[in-house]
Amino acid sequence: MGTDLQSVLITKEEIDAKLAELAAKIDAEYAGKDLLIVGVLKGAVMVMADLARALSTPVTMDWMAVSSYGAGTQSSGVVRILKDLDTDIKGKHVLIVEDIIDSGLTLSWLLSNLGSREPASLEVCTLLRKPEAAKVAIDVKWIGFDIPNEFVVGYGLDYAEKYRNLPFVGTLAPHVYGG
Ligand SMILES: O=P(O)(O)OC[C@H]1O[C@H](OP(=O)(O)OP(=O)(O)O)[C@H](O)[C@@H]1O
Ligand code: HPA
Ligand SMILES: [Mg+2]
Repeated sequence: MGTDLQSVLITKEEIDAKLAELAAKIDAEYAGKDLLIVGVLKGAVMVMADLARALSTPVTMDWMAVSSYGAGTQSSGVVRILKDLDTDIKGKHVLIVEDIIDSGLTLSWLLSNLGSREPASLEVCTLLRKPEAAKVAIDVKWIGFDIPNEFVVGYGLDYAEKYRNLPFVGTLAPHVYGG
């Protein structure tokens, strides 16, 4: 595992099983509707790719890039749009796909930003959530795993842009980020 990782928190098999479970619920919810899934770059790339393939419902996909973490392990609270959606979401059923809800600041900002564009519906699916880290309350319809308040990497999640390609979610050894 190398010395930078402390432990494996969620295995690839656990992620696959959870995404299959979530996909079945999402299929049921959007049966007969046109669904646009919006991935939040870059962290949500893996979840989007695997969740989309687990869905039976035909979807269209779009991406938004926002960043609030920079190279650190704490949210700056300032959300910047690095890339906006390519499509107009007015009247569409939109599902935001996230890798993690930590402080909730990114998603809270995204929900009000996308909500103001008058979608037919707007929901959220996240692989991970840290309940103890929440700074704002957010209504999230689909959650994969609630995890402890520790900095995690892998499966899309980075520390200073590294570790995104790990197939599992792990915790980072404190010495890596000076903790
Ligand atoms: O709930 P919050 O405290 O706001 O944290 C969650 C957000 O932080 C991460 O993105 P980041 O800004 O690191 O960009 P990245 O996806 O490109 O890594 C993650 O992918 C979420 O979008
Ligand atoms: O725990 C985390 N790890 C990586 N990126 C993150 N962005 C918010 N929380 C995290
Ligand atoms: Mg990040």
